[in-house]
Amino acid sequence: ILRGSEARPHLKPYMASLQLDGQHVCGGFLIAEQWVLSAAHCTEETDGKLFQVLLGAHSLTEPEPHKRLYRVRAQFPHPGSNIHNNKDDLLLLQLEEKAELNSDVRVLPFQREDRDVAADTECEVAGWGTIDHSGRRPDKLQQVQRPVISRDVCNHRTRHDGTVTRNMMCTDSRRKDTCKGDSGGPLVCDGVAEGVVTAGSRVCGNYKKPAIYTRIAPYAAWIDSVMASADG
Ligand SMILES: NCc1cccc(Nc2n[nH]c3ncnc(Nc4cccc(O)c4)c23)c1
Repeated sequence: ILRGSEARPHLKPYMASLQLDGQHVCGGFLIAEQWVLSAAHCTEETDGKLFQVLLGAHSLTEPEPHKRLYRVRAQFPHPGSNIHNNKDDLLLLQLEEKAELNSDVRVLPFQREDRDVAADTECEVAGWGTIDHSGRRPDKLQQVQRPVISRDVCNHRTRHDGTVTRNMMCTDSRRKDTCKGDSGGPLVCDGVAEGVVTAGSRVCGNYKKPAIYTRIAPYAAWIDSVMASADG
């Protein structure tokens, strides 16, 4: 998160850090006791290794009362996701066991009604992604509030030039923005997860490249079917 601020500790108890060998790779969030939603692109440089999921954390390194690392039983990238574009950029992770819910570990409801969030709506995004252009990484969860911008503005020739589909949404990226390592985290508007951070053009903090999110509502049926079909 560029030019955000440290989140109030454990006030986003749904936040997950997807890790490989103890290193934060991507964000994610708890959508059910045994399920985390993130972005399919996060599996690009993992050469088949499964993530571990850190829940209940504010600091990535300090001991905290309800911080716990969960193993992943299975990962389900959306079948339409691919490395060439941002389409269907969703990843479902089934934890080895149900997460122990408490004050620091909580499920976040996601939007099921397929209707655009109005432009200018202020939404919040959080993550342990890079906090400056030199790629410095924070130890503590960062957050930033961003206004939604209309798909028409986001698709303007000088912005994302028609690549933003109805299954995506955008927020203004002037100065304050998402960046490397924030992918997979939730865009939360009025307490409901409306989108999942996708890297898009990978540019951070440039108003000409608004932040892009995969809208969740269009994928509610896919999410429900994967959760229902997987064992356990
Ligand atoms: N703002 C959109 C957004 C959301 C999520 C991730 C991203 N960026 C990135 N996702 N993956 C990446 N791998 C390498 N570099 C990256 N961006 C980068 C890094 C240093 C300086 C800078 O200006 C931009 C990204 C960008």
